[in-house]
Amino acid sequence: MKIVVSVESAGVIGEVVEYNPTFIEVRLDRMEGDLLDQVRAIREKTVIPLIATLRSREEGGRFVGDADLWARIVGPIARYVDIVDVEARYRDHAPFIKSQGVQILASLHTNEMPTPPELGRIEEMLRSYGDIPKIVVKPRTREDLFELIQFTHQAQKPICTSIMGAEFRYARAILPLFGSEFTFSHAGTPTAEGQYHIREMRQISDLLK
Ligand SMILES: O=C1C[C@@](O)(C(=O)O)C[C@@H](O)[C@@H]1O
Repeated sequence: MKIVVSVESAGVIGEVVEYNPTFIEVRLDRMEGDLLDQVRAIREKTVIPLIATLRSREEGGRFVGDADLWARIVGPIARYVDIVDVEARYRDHAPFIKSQGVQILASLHTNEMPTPPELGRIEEMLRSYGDIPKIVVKPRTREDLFELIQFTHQAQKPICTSIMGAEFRYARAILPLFGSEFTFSHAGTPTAEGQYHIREMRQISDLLK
């Protein structure tokens, strides 16, 4: 199970690395001060692969700005990370970001539960500009969750699927068992409702092996 730990400051890296995450996600939209300096500082502190995410307010984050501003912020940071999360609304800038030598995690977050055909269309759209599609949805019922698990199992790989909210938080440990590339966790400050601490997710992962 590839465990991503989301962080919002360079100060927690020393604590985070002890849990040996597969990736560290740097949530740029939740950070203060000079973002480039902080990403450089994180890069100097660890060799663990980094994901840079500047999450829009529309998709659950705190960034408020147009796609050009998003690119001006993320562009200089890309060379210091391994993967950049690019929401569909910013996809026009994906070629420029990719030219920095990183993989694109093409993401879409919705408070809805798309039907299986809709999930397939979202996947196709995300793959049109990204290396790994990430689809985060909000199941309302166990049947919704069954459909998401089946979609994940049957989808082309790599793919990342996850859920919003606390009701079905256990799906964060189940979806990777059916092919989701990553599961996201926290190291003290959740960046989304329902996240487990990386210590917990590591324990779950070890128990489910
Ligand atoms: O897209 C995701 C998933 C996430 O929202 C979660 O639900 O754990 C956490 C975000 O930091 C990350 O960019």
